[in-house]
Parts: sequence; C-alpha cells; structure tokens
Amino acid sequence: MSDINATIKAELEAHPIKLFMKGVPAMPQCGFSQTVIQILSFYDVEYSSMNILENPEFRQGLKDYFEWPTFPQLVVNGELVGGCDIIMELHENGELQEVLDSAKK
Ligand SMILES: N[C@@H](CCC(=O)N[C@@H](CS)C(=O)NCC(=O)O)C(=O)O
Repeated sequence: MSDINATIKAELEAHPIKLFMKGVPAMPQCGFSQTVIQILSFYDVEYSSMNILENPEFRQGLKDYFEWPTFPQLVVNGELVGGCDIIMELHENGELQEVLDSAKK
C-alpha cells in the first residue's frame, strides 16, 4: 500500500465520520462544501473535517483512493457515502440519518 493510502486509511479509522472539504466548517471555501456543512447541521452528529486545500497529498490521494474526482467527500466507517449531490439526495429522501447513525462510536 502506498504511503498516502496508509495515511488515508489511518485517518478514516480514527474518524468514523469524516468530511473532506474545501475550507473549514465555519468558513467553507466552495458552495458544494458549504451545502454539505449546512445539511450536517440538521443532524445531532459529531464529525471530523479536513481542509483538502491545505492538504494537497490528501486532495490527490483521496481522488485515487475512492476513485471519486471531486470534493466534498463524506466518509462513514471508511466508506465514501458521496459528494454534495448524493448527500443532498440522502437528506431529502430521509436516508441520511440512518447512514450517520451507522457510524461506529
Ligand atoms: N457534483 C459534485 C460537485 C463537487 C465539485 O464539482 N467539486 C469540484 C469543484 S469544488 C472539485 O472538487 N474539483 C476537484 C478539485 O478541486 O480538486 C458533488 O456532488 O459533490
């Protein structure tokens, strides 16, 4: 396993709910990241985030790791749930709560 893949895996093991985004929750630097932050604020959930603009290794590494070319990326239990469009869809159809509840404590 490449170094960055091992680093990503360790990061995901440490954080059951991880949002890779542009900017930080208090100041998202992209509308798609901002939308996901707003959606997550509807839920009583703790999550960790990483600003991929300040972590170029992760920015490229995650695209390869999940074979997903864009951010945000919401990851639960080490598995990519999706980006902005998918999170919005799961929120609107009522499935996001279950996904977030499945996070290992
Ligand atoms: N349809 C995507 C929109 C996200 C998107 O297009 N993100 C772009 C612009 S912020 C991106 O991450 N591009 C790759 C990059 O900047 O490394 C979603 O649902 O998340």
